[in-house]
Amino acid sequence: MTVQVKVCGTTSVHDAVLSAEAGADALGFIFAPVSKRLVSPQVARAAGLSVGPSVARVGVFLDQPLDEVLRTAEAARVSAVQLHGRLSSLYVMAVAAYYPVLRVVRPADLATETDMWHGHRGVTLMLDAPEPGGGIPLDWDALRPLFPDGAWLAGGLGPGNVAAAMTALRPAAVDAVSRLEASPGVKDPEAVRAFVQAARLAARSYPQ
Ligand SMILES: O=C(O)c1ccccc1NCC(=O)[C@H](O)[C@H](O)COP(=O)(O)O
Repeated sequence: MTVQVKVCGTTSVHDAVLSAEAGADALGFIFAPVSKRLVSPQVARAAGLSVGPSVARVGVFLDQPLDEVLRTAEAARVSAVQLHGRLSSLYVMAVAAYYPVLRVVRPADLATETDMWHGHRGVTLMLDAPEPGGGIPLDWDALRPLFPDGAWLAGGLGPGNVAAAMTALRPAAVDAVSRLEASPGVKDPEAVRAFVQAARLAARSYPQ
């Protein structure tokens, strides 16, 4: 199985190229004003253009108005949208009418959201810690019975623990930010490379 690797919190063309050269499949651009990694749609668009169409560009939002999400996503020319927060299913479906959606869920909501989105092809679940971008790992063993096929995994992942997380849950993709940074919003090149390599290696042990 091909596992996707997403490097989140990209704030510059330089870091977009760095992550793409390290082998990332997707870059995350955070448009939530509360974030330390906030990026403008213009910079995100330039960064996306700098890596070419084979790398997915994911616009990340937290509890923002629907029109703001759609306008920002269009201005940044993202290829997918990641939705954090307490959102209605109607809201999520409205975004999914325009973009593939990564719907972010916390462990406490995993069972309900799995039932809700089962069979909706445009909506993929991403399990993340309650504080997005907080660098806190989840209890992977406790989540094993609930983790749905095809879901993505985030939450405190980095070069040193991504293999253990993948062995426990076999996610379809992994995503990280805090442990890949030299400072908030600035990538640590070695950590990004090591993260992508560790995820690729761990994916080889997935059952064929
Ligand atoms: O990272 C942020 O600052 C952020 C703020 C608001 C909404 C989402 C945010 N990040 C989204 C991500 O996709 C992170 O990669 C994910 O939460 C994992 O973060 P970390 O635990 O730091 O690896």
